[in-house]
Amino acid sequence: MAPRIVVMGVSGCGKSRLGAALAGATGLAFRDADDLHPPANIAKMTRGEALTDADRWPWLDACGAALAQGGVLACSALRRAYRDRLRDFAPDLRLIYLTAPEAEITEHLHARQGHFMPPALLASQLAALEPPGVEEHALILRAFRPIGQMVAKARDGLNL
Ligand SMILES: Nc1ncnc2c1ncn2[C@@H]1O[C@H](COP(=O)(O)OP(=O)(O)OP(=O)(O)O)[C@@H](O)[C@H]1O
Ligand SMILES: O=C(O)[C@H](O)[C@@H](O)[C@H](O)[C@H](O)CO
Repeated sequence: MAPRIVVMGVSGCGKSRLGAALAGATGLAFRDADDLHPPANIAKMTRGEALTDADRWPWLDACGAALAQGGVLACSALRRAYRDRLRDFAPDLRLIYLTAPEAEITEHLHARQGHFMPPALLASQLAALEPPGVEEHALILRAFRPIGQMVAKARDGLNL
């Protein structure tokens, strides 16, 4: 079975960028959790409203089903309970957690083109965030470093 890897963190921290690059380098499949939201969730975020737990559970089930097939999933997975829901589908999942100062994430969110997520929702993402506990054995990577270096660290840290 292919490894099951979740790249997690708040909106705009570079999950999709790293996830796609890591999958490309390793030959693993890549899925973006942004593509698994029901249209109502996308509409809500586009309006500038943060999702609730109730909005997220069905989406997390879709994410878990995708992850179960193996490969790399870029998914915010902000709260411990959300990650535990993913573990119901993929008990062996491995986490990469991307971190950066808020100001730097904001800069990247403002520079990003053609994405539904308004930069103003970053505060709610940070409020919801429960960083992984030590027992989750996450590989913590500094976001927005040269992508080749980040992929190398991820491969090294996860033995890929
Ligand atoms: N390592 C990096 N070097 C340079 N730019 C980066 C890097 N990582 C991400 N970016 C840029 O920062 C922006 C946010 O990255 P990305 O869309 O991958 O974040 P995300 O966490 O997937 O966001 P969301 O959860 O909102 O989909 C993009 O414009 C992306 O190109
Ligand atoms: O849990 C959430 O609030 C959402 O999943 C968001 O994190 C978005 O999917 C994404 O990050 C937006 O770009």
